[in-house]
Amino acid sequence: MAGKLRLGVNIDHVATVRNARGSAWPDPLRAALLAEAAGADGITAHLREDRRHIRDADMEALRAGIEIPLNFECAATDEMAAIVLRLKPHAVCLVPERREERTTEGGLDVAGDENRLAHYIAPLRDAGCRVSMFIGHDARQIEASARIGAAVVELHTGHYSDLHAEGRLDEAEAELAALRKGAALAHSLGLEVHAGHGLTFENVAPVAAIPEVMELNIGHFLIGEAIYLGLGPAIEEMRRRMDAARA
Ligand SMILES: CC(=O)[C@@H](O)[C@H](O)COP(=O)(O)O
Ligand SMILES: NCC(=O)COP(=O)(O)O
Repeated sequence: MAGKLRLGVNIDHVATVRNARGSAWPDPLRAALLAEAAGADGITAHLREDRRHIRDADMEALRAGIEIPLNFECAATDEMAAIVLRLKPHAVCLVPERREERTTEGGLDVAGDENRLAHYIAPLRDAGCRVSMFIGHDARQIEASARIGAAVVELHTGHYSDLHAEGRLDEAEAELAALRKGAALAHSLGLEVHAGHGLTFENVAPVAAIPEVMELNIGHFLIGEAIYLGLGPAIEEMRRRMDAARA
């Protein structure tokens, strides 16, 4: 079960820096190619409805320009489904979105929106995309994701990451225990288990050590570290910490 742990590098915030000035640089595709060269197993990018960072042209350039899998994150809407069906990325991860949010604040309420979400999964899966649901570790959400035919669940590690950053380590440990339980349940239901949001050098090891987790998607922290270390070395250090946790 505890096979090779893949690292998906999320490059959203390369586009955040670019859009701050409306320039053509830094280029998300160039960052993705650097990540690929540094050993990333995949590239994740989130085409938000408000296009605050990654834009449609970025997704098209990534789809055409990288060799490793592209994990296309988006809300479950007709607009996004049409774009995904046109580009046919390796994977699509359905995430909740609220315009006023600064970042993804929670997981999808799959249990409360099953029929609507199931409507999106079938055509994406039939187009050859691996469909993932970005959810919390709640058993209801995991069971509903399996019921509607998702291949993957990505467990939201944002609350764990926030607790860890605030030094609330007992609470972070309790959240970690819930993530472990959720990963085991998801695996028992035949779902591939991923995790992501807010992961850093300091907090990644316990999540990487969860044996059912096959992929971590990490972005904001790595793009920040790239300012000091360079993107390649930042990715290599994250990979080292992930592998050490898995050893
Ligand atoms: C779903 C998730 O946690 C991230 O992949 C997402 O992209 C976060 O949104 P921002 O990148 O806009 O912060
Ligand atoms: N799905 C999580 C992701 O892609 C990256 O999240 P973050 O590391 O930017 O918080």
